[in-house]
Amino acid sequence: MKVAVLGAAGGIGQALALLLKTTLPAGSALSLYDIAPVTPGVAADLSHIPTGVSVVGFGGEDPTAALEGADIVLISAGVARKPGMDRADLFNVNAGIVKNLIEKVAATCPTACIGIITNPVNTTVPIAAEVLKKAGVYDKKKLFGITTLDVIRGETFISEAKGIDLADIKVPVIGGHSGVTILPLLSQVVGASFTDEEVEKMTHRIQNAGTEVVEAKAGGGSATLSMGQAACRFALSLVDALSGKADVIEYTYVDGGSEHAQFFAQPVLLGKNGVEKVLPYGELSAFEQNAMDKMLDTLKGDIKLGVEFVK
Ligand SMILES: NC(=O)C1=CN([C@@H]2O[C@H](COP(=O)(O)OP(=O)(O)OC[C@H]3O[C@@H](n4cnc5c(N)ncnc54)[C@H](O)[C@@H]3O)[C@@H](O)[C@H]2O)C=CC1
Ligand SMILES: O=C([O-])CC(=O)C(=O)O
Repeated sequence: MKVAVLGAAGGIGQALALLLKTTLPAGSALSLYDIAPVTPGVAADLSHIPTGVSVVGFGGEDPTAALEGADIVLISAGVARKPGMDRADLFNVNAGIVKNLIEKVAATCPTACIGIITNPVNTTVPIAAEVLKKAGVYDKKKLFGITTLDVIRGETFISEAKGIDLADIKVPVIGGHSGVTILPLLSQVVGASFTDEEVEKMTHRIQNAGTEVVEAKAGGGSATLSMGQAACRFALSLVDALSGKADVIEYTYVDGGSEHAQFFAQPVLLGKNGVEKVLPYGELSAFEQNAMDKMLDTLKGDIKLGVEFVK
C-alpha cells in the first residue's frame, strides 16, 4: 500500500508522517510532498527510523512524482488559522491549493482514495469532487473529508468528564467540520448520562476545540499533533479496509446520499473500494435535532461555495 501526504512539511504533515512511518504495516510505502524545499530532508530524517515502511520526499511545484502509484492521498497542504479567524477565512488561499493538487491527483493516481484535511473541510471536499468530476474520474466512494479530530476530542473530553475507560468510549460526531456544523451525538454515548447543562457545555467544547488550540498557540497555528493522530487513525482504518479487513467503521464527511446535504459526516463502513456503505446515525435527542435544524443552512452554504468555485 502506498500512502502519499501532500503538505508533508507542515505541522500536521510532519506529525502524520512520523505516525505513519511507525504504524503502517511493514511493506508499505510513504511518499511525502510539500512545496517547501525541506521535504526531501523530512523524508531522510524519517528514513532513519527502523520500521518496514519505506519513505521518499519531494519538494517544489509539482507533486506528480509523489503521487505515482498512490493508493491513498492525504492532503494537509494550505494555511492554518490564527486567533480571530474562522475556518471559512482560509477559503481564499486554500481553495486554490486544493483545486491544483486534486488536478494532479486526477491526472496521476485517479483511483486513489483521497482524505482531505485542509480547511475549510466543508468546502474543500466539494471542491475536490468538482475537480474530479471535470476530469471524468470522480468516484464518490473514494473521497473523504477527515473529521476524526472531532471524534477523538469527544472521546477525550467525555472520558475525562465521566470517568469512562478510553478503551470503551465511542462518540459519534456528524454534520461537518466547523463551528455549529460539528454535531456530537452525546445522547448516544454508551455509559454516560448528561444533564441539559452538561450537554450544552460539552457540545460547545467539542465544537470550539479547534479555537481553543488556535488561541492557546497564540498566532503559532492550529491543532497539528492531535490532527496528526486523528488523520493517522483514519488512514490506518482505510488501509485495513482496503486490505480486506471487515467491519471497519469511521465517521467521515462524504458524498453519501444524505437527506440533509450533498456532503455530510456520518458513520461509514469502509471496504476494499473505499465507502462500502453509508450507515444511519440513529436517533437524535430534541437538543441534537434542534442543533441539526439550525446548522443545515450553514453547511449547505459551505458546500455551494465549493461547487461554485470550480464551476
Ligand atoms: N480537518 C481537520 O480537522 C483539521 C484541519 N486543519 C487544516 O490543515 C491545514 C494544514 O495545517 P498545518 O499543517 O497546521 O499548517 P502548516 O502551515 O504547518 O503546514 C501547511 C503546509 O502546506 C504546505 N503548502 C502550502 N501550499 C502548498 C502547495 N500548493 N502544495 C503543497 N504544499 C503546500 C506548506 O509549505 C506547509 O508546509 C490547514 O488548512 C488547517 O486549517 C488543521 C487541523 C484540523
Ligand atoms: O480549528 C482549526 O482551524 C483547525 C481545525 O480544523 C481543528 O482544530 O479542528
